[in-house]
Amino acid sequence: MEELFDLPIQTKQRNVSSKPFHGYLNHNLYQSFGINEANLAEKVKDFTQQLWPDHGNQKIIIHSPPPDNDGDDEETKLGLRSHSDKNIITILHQYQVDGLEIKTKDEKWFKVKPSQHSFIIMVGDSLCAFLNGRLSSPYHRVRMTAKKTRYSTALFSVPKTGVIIDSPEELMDEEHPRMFKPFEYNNYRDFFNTEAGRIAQSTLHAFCAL
Ligand SMILES: O=C(O)CCC(=O)C(=O)O
Ligand SMILES: [Fe+2]
Repeated sequence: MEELFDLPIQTKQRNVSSKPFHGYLNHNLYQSFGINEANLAEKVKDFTQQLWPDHGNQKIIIHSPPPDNDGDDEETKLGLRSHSDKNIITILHQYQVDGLEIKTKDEKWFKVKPSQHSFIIMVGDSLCAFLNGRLSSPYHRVRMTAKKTRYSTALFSVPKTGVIIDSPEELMDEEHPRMFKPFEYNNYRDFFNTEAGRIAQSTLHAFCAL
């Protein structure tokens, strides 16, 4: 992991994608790489070949450098701003350094302290919409409190292009009326990439709530 993030910036920038948020990203407090269709060994190999043309198998993803001061300024501690994931399901692993926080329905943040041998499975907005809101997609953020570099790896499952996310009738009744208009994932992701999508309190509700 360290070897990956220590590569020269020009090498890291070889990880490009035509899709938003899918290539190498470098923000103040974090850097990330993306592998599209990471379930396919071939795609992972392409990624490693881009970065290390002469040898194989290393994997990714998110890296937050330590906060650069000891102050209590919340902004400087935020490695990743509060958001819900837009995809179906996220499988997340954080290494030695904690930082992930999840917001409860009553708006309280709690620190996730997974063992190094476990994964966090998180519901994304697309699954929330498909399930007519029966499971919600939690807001989460990364807050850096230790003076250590933090690494995490995430696998985001994403609907295939053209698939319409449409909640089945079985999940609707008088107590649970239809909550969301059917939508195609790429249109939702593109909406999130607009000003209106980014500033919305809930991107999902702004995009397709009924
Ligand atoms: O680094 C983490 O633990 C969280 C990453 C995350 O929430 C994301 O990339 O959507
Ligand atoms: Fe996330």
